[in-house]
Amino acid sequence: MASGLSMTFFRRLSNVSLPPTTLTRMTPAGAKITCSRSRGYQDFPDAPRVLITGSLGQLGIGLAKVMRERYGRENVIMSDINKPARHILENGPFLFADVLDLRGLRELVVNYEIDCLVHFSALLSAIGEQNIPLAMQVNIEGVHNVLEVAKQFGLKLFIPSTIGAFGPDSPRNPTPDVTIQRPRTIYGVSKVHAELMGEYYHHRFGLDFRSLRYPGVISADTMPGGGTTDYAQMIFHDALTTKQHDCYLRPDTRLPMMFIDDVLRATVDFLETGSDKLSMRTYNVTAMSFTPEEIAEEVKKYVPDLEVTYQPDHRQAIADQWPEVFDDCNARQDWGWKHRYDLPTMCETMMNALVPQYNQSNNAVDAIKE
Ligand SMILES: NC(=O)c1ccc[n+]([C@@H]2O[C@H](COP(=O)([O-])OP(=O)(O)OC[C@H]3O[C@@H](n4cnc5c(N)ncnc54)[C@H](O)[C@@H]3O)[C@@H](O)[C@H]2O)c1
Ligand SMILES: C[C@@H](O)[C@H](N)C(=O)O
Repeated sequence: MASGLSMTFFRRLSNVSLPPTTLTRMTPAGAKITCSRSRGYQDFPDAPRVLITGSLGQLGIGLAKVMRERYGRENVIMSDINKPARHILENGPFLFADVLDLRGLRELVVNYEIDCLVHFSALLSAIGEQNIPLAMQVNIEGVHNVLEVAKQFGLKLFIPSTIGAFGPDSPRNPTPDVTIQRPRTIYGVSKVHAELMGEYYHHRFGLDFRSLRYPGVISADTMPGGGTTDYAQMIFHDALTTKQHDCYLRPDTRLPMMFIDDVLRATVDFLETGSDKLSMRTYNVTAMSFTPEEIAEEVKKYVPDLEVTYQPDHRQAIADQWPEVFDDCNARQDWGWKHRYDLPTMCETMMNALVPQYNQSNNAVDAIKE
């Protein structure tokens, strides 16, 4: 499997070792960012400087943490259009960056000597349907901008895709990497667009574009941003506060899911894999598939008197078009993808993380089963 600090993040062209260099920049807010990088590689440093767009969402904060542990705190720059919490500012560099501002992105990439762009900015499936023009701007124009910047400055570019990139005409159990993709949400359409544009730039211009189709992501430290799979995280919070979860999907709605630690590890491992190992540029990845009924049963092992009611809303129609089970055999074969969390271990980890948080705020249910 492609992982570990010693992995070659970028293609090694020569063994010429140059002295480390230090770069100091002032952020617009006046904070000083000092980055040092080893010059062991001719084309790229072995500690790449990474810019994450949309990094204040469910995935970006965790990815910045994982990447900073591997590449150095100052080499991973978080960015977003939102104001970060104080602890984010204390943990490493953060900059304002609107992905709709092409010139601003160019400036950032040049001024901070960025090598790799992780493009997380997006409007998710449910929220995208509520503001289609904005979703088109962020999810399509934003992608055009990062593609142009990555091409112009020779960056490695990662844009995640999703199970939502498939639609009612796709095989749903299992859903392979290459099959019919006719999604019917603006989110899905924009993600197919990103996959195809990224692959086009790869074939046409040699851009090192990579994409993983993530399933629904479940995390303990961050909240989901308005997707169709959010219920699978909210059920834990409801169980530990009101013991009552009102699910907006039918009890038998099966969807692919992944715990955030697996998502982040998959992302970094994939980015570190040598191009020679990749038979494609966009891969399905998954860990588990479950229904609301099945996760409720698992959560009840910790909160036995949890009550779950079902009131399907507009998100049911979206979920009904998505894969039930993802086939990620190519990721497993090409670059050694292997999940660590299944439904029981994910639930146990969520409970272990959330119970102390709610206990601190005196909000946990009183009877959590040992
Ligand atoms: N979370 C999931 O379950 C999931 C699953 C599949 C794929 N993905 C993909 O992973 C990526 C990250 O997802 P997430 O869950 O962290 O999303 P999120 O909704 O939690 O966060 C998205 C971030 O993008 C930012 N943003 C919006 N407009 C912007 C703009 N104009 N410029 C810069 N930033 C802007 C928002 O402020 C927000 O912080 C997305 O591309 C998403 O499609 C997520
Ligand atoms: C699946 C994923 O893309 C996101 N969680 C959504 O539901 O929109």
